Amino acid sequence: MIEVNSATKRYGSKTAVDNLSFTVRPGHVTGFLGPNGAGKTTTLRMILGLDAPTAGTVTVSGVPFRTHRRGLRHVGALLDAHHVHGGRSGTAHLSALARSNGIPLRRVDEVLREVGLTDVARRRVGGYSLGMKQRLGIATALLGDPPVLLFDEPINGMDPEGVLWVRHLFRRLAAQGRTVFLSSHLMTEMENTADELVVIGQGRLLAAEPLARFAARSTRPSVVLRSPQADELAALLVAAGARVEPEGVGGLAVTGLPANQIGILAFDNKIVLQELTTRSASLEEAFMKLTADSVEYLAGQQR
Ligand SMILES: Nc1ncnc2c1ncn2[C@@H]1O[C@H](COP(=O)(O)OP(=O)(O)OP(=O)(O)O)[C@@H](O)[C@H]1O
Repeated sequence: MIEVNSATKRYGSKTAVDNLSFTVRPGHVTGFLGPNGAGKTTTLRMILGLDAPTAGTVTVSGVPFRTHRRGLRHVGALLDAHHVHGGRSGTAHLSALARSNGIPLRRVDEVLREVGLTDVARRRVGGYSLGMKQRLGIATALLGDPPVLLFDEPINGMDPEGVLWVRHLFRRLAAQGRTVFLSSHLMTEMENTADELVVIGQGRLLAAEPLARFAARSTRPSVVLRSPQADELAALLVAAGARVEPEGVGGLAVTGLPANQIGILAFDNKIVLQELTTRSASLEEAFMKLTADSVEYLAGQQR
């Protein structure tokens, strides 16, 4: 479990993280979202003990990360995929880390197989593509078989096959009971990966809740229907208290009345329905709405 308690981080006059509190629980993939410059990397660095909070506390499994001996066995992290010596092979890089963290060397081959790099393991990392470097970074995070995993923009530079692979991997790691925390500035990356969300803007908490609740609270779900008697049905829907807008030929977008009640209303009035679809709120839309103020503010500051 990761616990951020009223954490603040200032760099001179710049407040990168501002009185931030949230908890990341095991058994879930939690997405950490915010526009560029929101403070995500700073928060991850505080979780890893690379930066000390100016105020507040950040703990992993109840204690500051630095307190853990042999860190890789407690927390695995991918912060910057380029942060590997290019002259070394993948195997040499992982073997050195295994030795310094007291991890059995057989784990090196295991994690290379897990991330699909076995065939290139003896080649210099300098020749790896960004996607391959990301895979090596994920292998590094997995090396110590840790209960807590952090990934900063892990999908960056991956091809569609890689993205699918990584999504399955994250879900599998969470299903094993681990704490999986992923940062991104793109909501679309989280839509099919995370089940919990922590959203920040300007270093402050904007939301911390399940993905489904996040989607539902920011935009009201609407129903789209199609009928040859659309005008007649529109009048009945308005009378029943719904808001109705035309949508294409013979189509209506309805807010304020669920699909089952619309179906009953149509049936009772002998109105033919050709389509009746609940349109779930777009996550992207909810995210943009929630973070709009912080983005505008930052743009106004001409960062
Ligand atoms: N070492 C530092 N010195 C001064 N300012 C910093 C430092 N590190 C980060 N900042 C500032 O703190 C703010 C938060 O940065 P951070 O990198 O944590 O954001 P982020 O959410 O990870 O952004 P991105 O999505 O662009 O990576 C930014 O305004 C950044 O310029």
